[in-house]
Amino acid sequence: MTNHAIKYRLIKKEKHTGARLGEIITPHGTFPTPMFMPVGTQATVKTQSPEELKEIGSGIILSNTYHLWNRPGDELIAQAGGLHKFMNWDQPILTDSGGFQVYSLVENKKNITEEGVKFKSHLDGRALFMSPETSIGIQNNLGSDIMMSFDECPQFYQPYDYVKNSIERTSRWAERGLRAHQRWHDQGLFGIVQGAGFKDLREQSARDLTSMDFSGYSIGGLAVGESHKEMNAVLDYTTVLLPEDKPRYLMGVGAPDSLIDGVIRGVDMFDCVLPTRIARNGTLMTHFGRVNIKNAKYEYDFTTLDPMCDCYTCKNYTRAYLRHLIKADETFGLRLCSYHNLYFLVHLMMEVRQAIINDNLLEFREAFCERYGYNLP
Ligand SMILES: CNc1nc2cc3nc[nH]c(=O)c3cc2[nH]1
Ligand SMILES: [Zn+2]
Repeated sequence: MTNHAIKYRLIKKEKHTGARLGEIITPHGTFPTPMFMPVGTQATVKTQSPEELKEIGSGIILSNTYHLWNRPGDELIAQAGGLHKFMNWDQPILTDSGGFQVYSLVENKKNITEEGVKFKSHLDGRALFMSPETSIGIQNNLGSDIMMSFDECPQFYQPYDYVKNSIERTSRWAERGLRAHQRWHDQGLFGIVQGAGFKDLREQSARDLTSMDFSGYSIGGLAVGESHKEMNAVLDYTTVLLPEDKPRYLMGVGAPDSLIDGVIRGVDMFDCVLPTRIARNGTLMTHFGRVNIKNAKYEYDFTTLDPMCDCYTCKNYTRAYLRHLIKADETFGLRLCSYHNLYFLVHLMMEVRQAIINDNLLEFREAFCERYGYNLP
């Protein structure tokens, strides 16, 4: 049995759902779960400083192995003392394995072999190769607290036979990565469950991966274009297959309703570029639904963006000012809008954790979704 660098502590189960309150202990600190992780693809959460991220309450951030390997290079970051030092972030960091990124860069399927994946850099077209071993080595160089296994994320509607072959190779790749990992004493490693929307393949993938002693388990292959209903259906039968004493991480999920529905089905960790990506376009999440701040109706609106939000943006600026900045393509507007959207999701998870303590998560979901404007099934 490995003495894992990261540990999950289950604090309380919510009485009426599969939701759970916990905490994850890492070498760079402990964070409560359920937790939303801001995405810092290229060693920065776009427009936000580490101090602002801490003010927001971000307990952990995500960075991308593929991007940092490509530029500035994992060796450079290792020489800088690792990713924490390089980006001046002294709290937990999770890195994705690169699997998800490289698949969008592969020119044709024959470049995906048992050994690994051949593809061309999105920056300069040079030939690259990634395998379970190279992905682990890069993440060891980055020094992230939580690493991901190298996997294939099949499209949700791929044929059964393709997905079956893919998950079996992903399990073999996971084992190779587990063997190649050199730093169990200070870096955790998650296995990623695949299987698209096929229950038996999700069960097979979960059986394979939970037979290996990973530090935690990700649910991959979702948030790739399937419906909210289909995602929930997969979660209904997948999270229950994962060990209760280890973290469960749903990759790529960040819409408010999906976060709440994932928590209800036993998920502890989430990440998504959504909040910062849509913020840069002036699309803001508020307790009363989305606000597209560029809309003319906000031109003379001197009220706060979200009266139920106590973030820096909502306490100090008006909708008219935010609209002006975004229309004028002012960087400060990108910062204020990104700050609010991140604050909104991180604080949504704080409210969800409180609802787990109060055993009223379903009532919270109903009230939140009603006010936000979601049509609940
Ligand atoms: C934005 N949606 C999304 N981001 C993802 C990242 C992933 N990484 C590794 N493996 C995955 O299956 C995977 C799925 C994902 N879906
Ligand atoms: Zn706000």
